Amino acid sequence: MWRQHRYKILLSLILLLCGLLLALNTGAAKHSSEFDALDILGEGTTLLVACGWLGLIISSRPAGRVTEWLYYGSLLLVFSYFLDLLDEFIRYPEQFRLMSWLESLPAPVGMLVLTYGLVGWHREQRAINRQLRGRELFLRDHQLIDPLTQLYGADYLHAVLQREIELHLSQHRTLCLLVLDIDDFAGFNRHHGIAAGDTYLSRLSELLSSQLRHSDVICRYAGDRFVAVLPNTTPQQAQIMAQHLRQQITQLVSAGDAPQLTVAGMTVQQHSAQAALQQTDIAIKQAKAGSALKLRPEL
Ligand SMILES: Nc1nc2c(ncn2[C@@H]2O[C@H](COP(=O)(O)OP(=O)(O)OP(=O)(O)O)[C@@H](O)[C@H]2O)c(=O)[nH]1
Repeated sequence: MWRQHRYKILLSLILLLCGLLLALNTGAAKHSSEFDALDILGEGTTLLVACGWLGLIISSRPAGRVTEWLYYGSLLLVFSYFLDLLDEFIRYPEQFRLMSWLESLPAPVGMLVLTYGLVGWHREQRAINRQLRGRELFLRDHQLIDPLTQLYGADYLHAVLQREIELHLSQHRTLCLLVLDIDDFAGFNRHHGIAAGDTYLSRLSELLSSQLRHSDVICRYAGDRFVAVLPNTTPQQAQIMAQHLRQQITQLVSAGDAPQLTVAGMTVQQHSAQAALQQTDIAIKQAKAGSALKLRPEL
């Protein structure tokens, strides 16, 4: 955070230095008997608090218009309070009014600028809250996570796929899906028991989540079927990803007496999630009719 605000920090230091040099050039040091401890304490504390505001703004805010208003408003306050404090140690000639202007004017202007920044911050926060609330409702609406595999379930897949389809259609980009279905999982359950089947499902899910990109969404579409949504992905890229998954799954399968998987890929050409998901059923059936782990050429 501090790095992106380094020019502002430099500017602040230059401004304060200019104020100090101007004060030293135009005024004369007061005798210590003229110091007013209470004034120094009050004005010093105010200056420290205003400097604290500057620090907080820099350390917590990203660069942007609202941050600029907040920062420069606070800087004007700091400048004003700084000169106010110097005033306790330096006496200026009576006829020299500039210092008293510089002491008093920046504070109200700074207050106005800071207030404008705070209004912007308030608006910004409301927009963020709206977005977060929308996302939270979205997540709550869809019984999201499957407890066994910790993957998103079918409802979420449907919702996310619909959103991606609309997005990709409007941006003329390519959206692909990978469908993975365990072969004869019923037989595996019969031979090894449901618990072994559950273990396999969760190991497979971990593998799938770890092998896909951050932008991809992998869901447990049905008991032994998974669908990966691959945004902004060309069929060629999806093909490579499918091959990669295929290798990883082969290792998992050969490590133990685990069932094979069929992988089918498809480019989404449908305008609705429902139609696209129906197509995944056809794609996986066709892939199963061929050899296991074979990708459909329609990708
Ligand atoms: N262990 C376990 N088994 C499950 C779970 N969910 C579904 N299954 C089993 O998965 C099997 C799916 O059966 P089918 O749809 O016939 O699929 P399949 O046996 O893999 O046959 P094909 O897909 O045609 O190769 C059923 O026996 C379900 O009981 C689960 O959470 N845990």
